[in-house]
Amino acid sequence: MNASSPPRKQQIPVIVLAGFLGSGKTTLLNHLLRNRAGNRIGVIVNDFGAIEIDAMTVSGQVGSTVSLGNGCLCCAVDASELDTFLETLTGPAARLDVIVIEASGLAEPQELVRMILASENPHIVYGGLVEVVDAAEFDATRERHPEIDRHLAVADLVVLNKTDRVGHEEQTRVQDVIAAAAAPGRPGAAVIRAAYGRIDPELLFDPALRPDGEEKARQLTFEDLLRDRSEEEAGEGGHAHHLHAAYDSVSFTADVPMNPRRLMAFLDSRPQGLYRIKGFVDFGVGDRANKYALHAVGRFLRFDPRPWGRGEPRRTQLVLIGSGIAPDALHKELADCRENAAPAPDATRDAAHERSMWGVLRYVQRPDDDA
Ligand SMILES: Nc1nc2c(ncn2[C@@H]2O[C@H](COP(=O)(O)OP(=O)(O)OP(=O)(O)O)[C@@H](O)[C@H]2O)c(=O)[nH]1
Repeated sequence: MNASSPPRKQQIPVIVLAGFLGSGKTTLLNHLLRNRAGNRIGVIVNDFGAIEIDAMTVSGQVGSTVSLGNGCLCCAVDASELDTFLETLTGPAARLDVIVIEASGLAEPQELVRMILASENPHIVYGGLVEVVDAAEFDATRERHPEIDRHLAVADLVVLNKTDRVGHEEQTRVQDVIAAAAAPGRPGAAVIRAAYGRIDPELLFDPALRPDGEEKARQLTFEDLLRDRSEEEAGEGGHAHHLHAAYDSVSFTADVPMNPRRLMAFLDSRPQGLYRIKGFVDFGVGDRANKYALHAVGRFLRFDPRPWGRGEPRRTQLVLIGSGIAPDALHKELADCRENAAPAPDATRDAAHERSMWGVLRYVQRPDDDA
């Protein structure tokens, strides 16, 4: 993999929404559809019955073709069926910004993730695995389905749902069990508590900038992100406003490039409460041609290299959102990831810089990547 290979066209993130029967997946999906902040969301579900079709921007265009109807997606022997749906949803007419696939209650989400990663559809990019957990039924579900531990071990973000039904202490106990289910050597998934699936949609996708119907640049500018935050702080954020109340955010800007090794060390050890990171990174001589869009949901992390615009200032701009995080300390840690001095550009150094990008490039998904 070469740091200077050309970046891909914009791809649509595909998020897998998993969770056992009755945990609240559909409720969460409906919440996302109602609070989609101008985004066009495509969904693939087993059963359309409970989905609020009116809230779906794409219902008219793709019709029932997104419904699997005939049962469990993950039971399909090969990926061909999934690919057919993804093809419909990624067609130019649908103009989607994000696709959410609801894994059926008993399906193995890993299998679905593997199918997405193996998909030959060039328009999609895997966007992370979100597992919904019923806080009130956690022990009972786990007794009946011990495989839930396996799901929790691979989830990027766990939504601890139905917190209205259990007390704070019990929530914390369940959260500890979830953390303990992490695969050896891997940090536990980020856990976010919710009632009726009401998570901040921004944890999964960015609000759209354009009025509906127009083409938009999917990635927000740093100024937009800052404006969003300050509007919320001023109490003008509308519906999504109180969803943010429980979160801290850190805004970071640097005019000197980031050191790839140090930034990766920071990201690899990021705290569990950090649900979301977004923005752009300038790796300087690590890759002079591209800025790296950074997208993290829970422990899921992806870099997406894109060419710098003509005359665009080389700058790193990041927003981190989480709860129980120490914003000042995180800001300082990020500041410590900056390059100390601009090195002289000679051939040996270039090779060394390319090597230092390997840690970053592990998180760049290529169309030919497999699971
Ligand atoms: N009290 C309470 N009930 C909830 C919450 N979230 C969902 N429910 C209810 O739980 C039931 C199941 O929710 P669904 O969203 O249908 O769950 P699901 O995971 O999609 O279920 P399946 O499609 O059967 O796998 C519904 O009656 C919801 O209204 C919550 O946070 N608190």
